[in-house]
Amino acid sequence: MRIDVLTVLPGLFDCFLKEGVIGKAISSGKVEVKVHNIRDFTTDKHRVVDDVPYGGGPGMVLKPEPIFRAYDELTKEGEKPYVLLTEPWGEKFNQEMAVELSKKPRLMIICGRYEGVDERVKSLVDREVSIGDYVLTGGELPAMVIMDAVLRLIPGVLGNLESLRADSFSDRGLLGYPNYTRPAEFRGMKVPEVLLSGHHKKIESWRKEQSLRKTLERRPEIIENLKRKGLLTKEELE
Ligand SMILES: N#Cc1ccccc1Cn1ccc2ccc(-c3cc(N)[nH]n3)cc21
Repeated sequence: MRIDVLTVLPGLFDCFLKEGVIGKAISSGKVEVKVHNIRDFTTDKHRVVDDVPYGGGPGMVLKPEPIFRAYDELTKEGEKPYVLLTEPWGEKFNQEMAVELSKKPRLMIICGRYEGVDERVKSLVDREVSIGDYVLTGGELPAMVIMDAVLRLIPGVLGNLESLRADSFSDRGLLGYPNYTRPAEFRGMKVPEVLLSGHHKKIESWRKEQSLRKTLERRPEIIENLKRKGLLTKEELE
């Protein structure tokens, strides 16, 4: 997968693209992520990317020209990207969308700043995406959240963990099961016996039950959604 990111603050992505699972996936060539400074697509000597809003009002708006120039330049060759625009009021990002986006060969993520992008930029956009009902200062953090959730799903990125997650609950949006590690007792709190039993079938069924129970308690709408889509097995429904 290739991802092109358009931003006026490219430096925000430096650590994200160097560290951890994402950094390894990029350095090993499993995925390609290119961050482009929208300012590099301006043509004036002051490299202006924003302007005051027509009709008045606070703040500035990202101009359309530099973004369109970047899009035209970056789409001259190769497959056309599926274009995302991060927005406070876009479609809510979730695991289902992450799975869908992970199957695209190429993404482009446009990161707004100030009061947002000129409305005409949305003629380039396939999906306006929000990571939550709160307003951040710009679209870069949402872009990193989306990339993190999507890239970890690319085959080979999670390495040997991947096979263990073949039937991963998280891919269906279910909440995770409790995790424990040594010691077996800590300040009077014991690890559940089943996890010490070495009985893999019992452990798997305990984890499945914990995940379903936690999801039903905290996010019942996820269970309803999976039921409606027929994505829960008979025993999971019991
Ligand atoms: N738009 C806007 C806006 C409007 C008013 C005040 C401040 C902003 C900041 N902003 C500019 C670009 C931009 C992109 C994405 C988010 C964003 C996403 C989620 N889920 N929360 N916030 C915010 C963004």
